[in-house]
Amino acid sequence: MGYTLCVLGCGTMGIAILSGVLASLESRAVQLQFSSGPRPKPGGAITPTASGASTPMPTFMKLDHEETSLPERFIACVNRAESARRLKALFAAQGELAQDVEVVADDNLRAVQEADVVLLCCKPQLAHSILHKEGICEALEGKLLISILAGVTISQLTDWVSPTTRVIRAMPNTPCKIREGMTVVSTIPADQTLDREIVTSIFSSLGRCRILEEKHFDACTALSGSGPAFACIVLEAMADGGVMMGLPRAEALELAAQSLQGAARMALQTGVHPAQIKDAVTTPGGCTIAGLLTLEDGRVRSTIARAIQVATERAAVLGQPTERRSVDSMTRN
Ligand SMILES: NC(=O)C1=CN([C@@H]2O[C@H](COP(=O)(O)OP(=O)(O)OC[C@H]3O[C@@H](n4cnc5c(N)ncnc54)[C@H](OP(=O)(O)O)[C@@H]3O)[C@@H](O)[C@H]2O)C=CC1
Ligand SMILES: O=C(O)[C@@H]1CCC=N1
Repeated sequence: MGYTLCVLGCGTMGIAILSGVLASLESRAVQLQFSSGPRPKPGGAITPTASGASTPMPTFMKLDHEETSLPERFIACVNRAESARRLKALFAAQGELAQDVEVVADDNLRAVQEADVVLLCCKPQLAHSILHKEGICEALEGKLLISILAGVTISQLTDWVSPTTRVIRAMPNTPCKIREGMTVVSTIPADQTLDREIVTSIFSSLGRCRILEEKHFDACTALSGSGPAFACIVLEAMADGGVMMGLPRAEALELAAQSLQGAARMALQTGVHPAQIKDAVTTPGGCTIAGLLTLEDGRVRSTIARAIQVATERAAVLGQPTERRSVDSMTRN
């Protein structure tokens, strides 16, 4: 039996994660359907062949704990009825599995009670009040709570829930929606084997997933959490340059996006340093060096690096008491 996953606060990121998980489960189901090779014995990762040799297990076959580390029922919680209507329509238009997602507005308690794993995806400033609603703390007892909130620490979350609730932080980004995400997960205690499988199977199905100590989370929030927004500024600016020089807008965007994607993939797949990739493009006396010098005149490197610094500093205060008070006062007016 798989587990029930509740997305508590299913907005931009909740939708991105849920859509990616559902797409991944659907493609896994298709792979299983078309697989004709031998199945592993229960609990065994290696399948002995008739000759006695061992063959590596294909990735779609069952891992230890897989029965319990995959979600099979989904509940998405929002605040407003209007958001619930929009979410239902969105999931209805996705694949077969998405149509079974239960969308609830203003009924967090029932959703948390029925869930085994809760993915907290609300705004950082709202977490305290959502977790303090009557019955929520009890409903979370003995369960796994995964928080993707910027700035809210494990220590804060642990104080707000029962001592038996296991809290893990994750910092994903919006490309999880198309399974090209980058997620950082906080270190998981060695005895929480099943929790580790649950968390890594969710986020590695949505792109890359890396485990890092919580002390790095504000920097990760700025670099990969906010990263898609920063990358889109570069993307838009490059496309604008193309448009300025007469290219049609759609083609300018395509050329810019594919060039950024190609360069990023070269760095990731080959491990070659970005400076080497840049130098290989730069013909002496050519047009690339002319453009690069203009970028350097505009201090583009330090501006981008400082943006990560400032965003990290800002991430660190999100969800802290002063921030919560300012949201309370905004919602009162
Ligand atoms: N956006 C991003 O790129 C990233 C965001 N994050 C983190 O993810 C979290 C969510 O961000 P994002 O998805 O952008 O935010 P959104 O505003 O898009 O989503 C928040 C969701 O919470 C719901 N909500 C509000 N109040 C309640 C409540 N009382 N009970 C249940 N649900 C409620 C909202 O419902 P309704 O619409 O009805 O109000 C909405 O669906 C934040 O903590 C952020 O720090 C992390 C990484 C990247
Ligand atoms: O801007 C924010 O606060 C959130 C966290 C990372 C991306 N978006």
